[in-house]
Amino acid sequence: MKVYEKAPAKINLLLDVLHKRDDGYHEVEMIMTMVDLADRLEMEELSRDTIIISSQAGYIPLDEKNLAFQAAKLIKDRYDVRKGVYIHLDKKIPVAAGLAGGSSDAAATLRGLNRLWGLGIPLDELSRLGAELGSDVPYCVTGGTAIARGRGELLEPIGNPPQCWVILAKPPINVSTADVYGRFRASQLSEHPSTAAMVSAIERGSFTYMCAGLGNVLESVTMKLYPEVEQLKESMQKLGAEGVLMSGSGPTVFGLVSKEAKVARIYNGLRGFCKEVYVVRMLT
Ligand SMILES: C[C@](O)(CO)[C@H](O)COP(=O)(O)OP(=O)(O)OC[C@H]1O[C@@H](n2ccc(N)nc2=O)[C@H](O)[C@@H]1O
Ligand SMILES: Nc1ncnc2c1ncn2[C@@H]1O[C@H](COP(=O)(O)OP(=O)(O)OP(=O)(O)O)[C@@H](O)[C@H]1O
Repeated sequence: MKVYEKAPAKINLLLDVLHKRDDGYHEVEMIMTMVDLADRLEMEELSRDTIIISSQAGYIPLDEKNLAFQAAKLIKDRYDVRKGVYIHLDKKIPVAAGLAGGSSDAAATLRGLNRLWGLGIPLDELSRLGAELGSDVPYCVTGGTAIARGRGELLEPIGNPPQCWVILAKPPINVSTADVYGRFRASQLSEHPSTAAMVSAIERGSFTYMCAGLGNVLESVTMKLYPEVEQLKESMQKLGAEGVLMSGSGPTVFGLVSKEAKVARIYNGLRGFCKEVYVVRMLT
């Protein structure tokens, strides 16, 4: 038997860091939503008790370092499943981009194996299980648009943002999330983005206020390390994107655009100096 799952990319419309915790993680307040750029997972039951991962992408680990492998192992161990699984990852989301590609694969694996093995685990329990794999995994299990607190695992669903075009541009650099959080100093922040203002913009369906409310306190840390991320943001603004922000710890920058007529100009302008540019929609 086979099951298929989509693993969409996430963007952070807002990312605030409140303080560093005693366990080394940072207490965050984020607003996350998903876009229709997705990896596709195929999962096939094996009678032999083993986990095999394959992918057409040559640049991700296929062993126990792969988050889909870790998700399969976790669910097998926790629910005492003595069967194996072959998982094929058709990667579309750029890796180490700030788009939670690996986390979304892990979440899709949890959802898919729950179905494949008829385990009947409720979604909120799967989401809790996901927290053992990474801070973005609980959100990726449930998806939608949500406020994420704690280290990212405490989720409060909210309504969908007003529909628009999302242009994603990933510069050719690898950013370490741990390094960016490690360099973040809350004391150096002059202001925090307002979660309440962003929630209100989304509830009112206001594209203009949503663009005005975008904010990510990790931006300045990543931009100091990689000035090309700031240049990319400025280019996207100059080309006419109405709201522009770095996603997660970067380096992907996304631009929100309300009118289709503007999209081609921005895409073509960015493609002049950035190879990885995607035009997507928010998932509603
Ligand atoms: C930047 C974001 O992607 C925004 O959605 C997330 O906050 C990070 O999520 P993630 O990649 O799933 O993060 P994890 O794999 O759990 O953690 C990677 C590293 O980032 C740091 N980390 C992560 C989340 C958090 N709330 N505080 C942290 O300080 C820790 O050093 C951790 O060792
Ligand atoms: N299934 C997977 N897909 C992509 N990367 C994976 C996967 N499993 C493990 N990795 C490893 O995880 C690291 C981070 O990749 P990922 O694409 O998840 O980063 P990200 O988009 O920055 O995630 P986040 O936004 O959650 O921080 C890479 O070094 C990659 O080798």
